[in-house]
Amino acid sequence: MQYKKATIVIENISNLVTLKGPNRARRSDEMSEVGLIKDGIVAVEDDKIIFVGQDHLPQNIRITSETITIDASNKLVTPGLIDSHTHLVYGGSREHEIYNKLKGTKYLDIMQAGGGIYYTVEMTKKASFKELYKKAERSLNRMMEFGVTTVEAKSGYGLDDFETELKQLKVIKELNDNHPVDIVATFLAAHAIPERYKNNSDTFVEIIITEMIPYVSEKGLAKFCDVFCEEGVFSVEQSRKILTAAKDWGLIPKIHVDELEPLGGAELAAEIGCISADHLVGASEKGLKMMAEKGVIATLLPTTTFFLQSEKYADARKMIEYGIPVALSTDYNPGSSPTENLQLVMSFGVIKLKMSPQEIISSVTINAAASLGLENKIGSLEEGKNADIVIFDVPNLEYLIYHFGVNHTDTVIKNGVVVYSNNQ
Ligand SMILES: N=CN[C@@H](CCC(=O)O)C(=O)O
Ligand SMILES: [Zn+2]
Repeated sequence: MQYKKATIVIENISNLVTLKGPNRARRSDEMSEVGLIKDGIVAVEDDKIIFVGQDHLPQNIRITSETITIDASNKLVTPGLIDSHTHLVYGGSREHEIYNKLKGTKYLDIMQAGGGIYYTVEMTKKASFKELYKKAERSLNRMMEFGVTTVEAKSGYGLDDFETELKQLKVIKELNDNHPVDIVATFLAAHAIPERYKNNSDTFVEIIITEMIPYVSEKGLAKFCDVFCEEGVFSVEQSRKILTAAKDWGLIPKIHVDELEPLGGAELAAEIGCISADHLVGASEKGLKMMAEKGVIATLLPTTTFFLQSEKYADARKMIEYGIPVALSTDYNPGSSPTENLQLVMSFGVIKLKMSPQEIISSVTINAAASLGLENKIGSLEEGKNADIVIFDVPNLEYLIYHFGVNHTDTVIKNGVVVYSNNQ
């Protein structure tokens, strides 16, 4: 018999949510099938999962004096959570915009008046590499404490100042190298039209296509390319050009679409074959049907809708009914969702998007993994997958989402190492 030595064993797990199933985004009823095991047990060897089951380990798995054994009685265990849409790296903050909000000024109006994203661009330009690194590291630590083991992070606060865009991407790279949480980079120079291209935005689009994308791709600085496609920002036509060029350069397209107004962004996401379309509050019927057909993942960001004080939330129920795989994320950023708390987003998923707890855990694990092209490695607890595991100090999945606004994390294991524990 071939023996394996367990480095970590988590035993007596009251509720073990495995997400066992195909290594791809789950849709429709699949999102409710979470592979729940009562009295579960998980064994890890080095950085990989070697067993997931019930009650006992099989005979070929050995416990040694070096094995870390964790008792998870009355606890919930899930795959490491994945925050698949964040603007992790930026300078400054925008709490002063609260007063604009109180006066009822809208997000895009604040931006058109030179605030919003433009304000953060100025702050990010001024910040040194080290300042940006330290600030992002603090947020990443918070995310990890909320149970997040993989994060997507975008540039987008340099715009035409390519040096600043690159500074953000290099911070992401260095954090990925040094921090236990894995970070996947997205290039988002097309986040706003820079001041000096206000009257000739096509020129900026051309610069992105001919100068920036080739450089980012050649240097391997990003896996994805994203565009903020919205009325008054980048048009559908401009977004199509940018993302088509990105694809040609080997960057996988993602898109911010129909966040505030329906513009035909969901249709474009389907036409281009984006891996995900994000926001989608105003997405059209036709666009959603096209996304379902093409298998584009809908990344929904309910705390953004909440923070922007919009009445209307993305129609998650319709998306699930149409067979679109749904992911949920914080959209952590200084202007429209200043929170690192993915557990809070999960609660909003129930309260505002009317998703079930089972659909929600699918959306922040396997579906989020698929939206980052990482579904073969993470997103479920199965033999051979990376040992990214969270233990929550709650008796069941429903409780995690019901008792909202607090941190329920007990222990976070990343690549087989305990990186956070609440049991000092
Ligand atoms: N909508 C565009 N981008 C971000 C907000 C960025 C900002 O306001 O700084 C978002 O996804 O919500
Ligand atoms: Zn965003």
